[in-house]
Amino acid sequence: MPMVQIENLDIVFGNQKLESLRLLDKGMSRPEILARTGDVVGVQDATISIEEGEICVLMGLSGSGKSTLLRAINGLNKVARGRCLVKDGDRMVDMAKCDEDTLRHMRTNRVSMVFQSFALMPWMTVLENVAFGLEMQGVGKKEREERALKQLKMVGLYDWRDKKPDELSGGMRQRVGLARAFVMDSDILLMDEPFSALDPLIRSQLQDELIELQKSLKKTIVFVSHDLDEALKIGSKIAIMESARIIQEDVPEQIVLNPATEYVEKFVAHTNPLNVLRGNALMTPVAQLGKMDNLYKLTDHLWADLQDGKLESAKLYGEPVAIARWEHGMDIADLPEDSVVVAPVDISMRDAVEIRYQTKLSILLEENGKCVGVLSDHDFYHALLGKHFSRAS
Ligand SMILES: Nc1ncnc2c1ncn2[C@@H]1O[C@H](COP(=O)(O)OP(=O)(O)OP(=O)(O)O)[C@@H](O)[C@H]1O
Repeated sequence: MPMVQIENLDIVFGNQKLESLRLLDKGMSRPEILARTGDVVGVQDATISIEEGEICVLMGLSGSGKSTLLRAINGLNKVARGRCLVKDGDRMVDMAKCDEDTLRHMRTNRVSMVFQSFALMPWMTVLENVAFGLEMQGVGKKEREERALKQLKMVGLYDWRDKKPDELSGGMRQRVGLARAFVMDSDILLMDEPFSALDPLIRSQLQDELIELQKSLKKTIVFVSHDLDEALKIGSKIAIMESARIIQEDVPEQIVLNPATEYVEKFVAHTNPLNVLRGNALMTPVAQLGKMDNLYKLTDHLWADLQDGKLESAKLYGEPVAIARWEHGMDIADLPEDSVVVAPVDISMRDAVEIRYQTKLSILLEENGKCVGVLSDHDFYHALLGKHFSRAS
């Protein structure tokens, strides 16, 4: 059972919803509907399912409907049509239709919202701010302080517990906001551009912290961002929105490799592929290499002897070179210089570039005990210039 299941959801802001829906069904565009009825289509026909433990990033330009869709998940936006189901134990509650008591129950126990400006209470200490939501839930003082302190330790602010928010830097305040969201222990966290007001270094640090925290907390997170690099870094799934619609929903690598439309392609062209692409998407397959008997041409002067897919030896300018093996988690700095490295086919582009930098020679990629491709500089340049998706399409 998914944690969130959104089905054919339409959200319309204005007074002529029925007429606007009718025009939507006739195929009219958002600007046309605005001109005809004065209504703004916030979300159109959104369908998406979010599984437990997933970080789903809603990504798109300003005004594309990300926040509107996010806010539907905790019932903050009135739904014109469709369903917005959220898991509650072993049932699914439709946030668009449930009564006030159910809504309150869902917001207290299941879904928490984290805003961009974390809206900390300036008169309360850091500890009191983190514990505040628990107080609202009726949790006793001792327990709420224990839980709040635990979260403050997790975000590295334990020593700041007695300070007031205005004694903290912006990045620290965001962290307090994170701790306050995590302490609630809701299954689902809705995060609306929580890091966008921060400078790039702190922002990147908090993204790393969120990824680290998520490894142990395993919440279901729906995260709004207008930055594809951020989405690719933290998302296990990305839904790209344009003009109120979800136009592509996929895992990060597929968004980069197969952008569905020109709009997505434009985002992708400006991203850094190092953290996203993997060897299998980058490599030149062995079958496409030049060949003489069992010798395969890796570069003009580097040849590899592959016997039944296994690397037996390699020669550079006719002289034998060392062969090394790299597995995930191994220290790249330990690899010998001037060696041909055999690595798993799902190696990240970042690791592959680092290996290339360290060993100076091509990398062979292996799958099920057989070499299936080679990574040369040309493959890296291809990806860095954003040309990889045109090859895949
Ligand atoms: N409460 C509201 N009343 C009227 N229109 C609204 C309301 N909330 C959002 N909208 C409209 O719905 C559309 C989508 O807005 P939304 O805030 O969801 O976009 P967004 O993708 O989150 O943008 P941003 O990145 O700028 O926050 C916009 O045209 C906006 O003007």
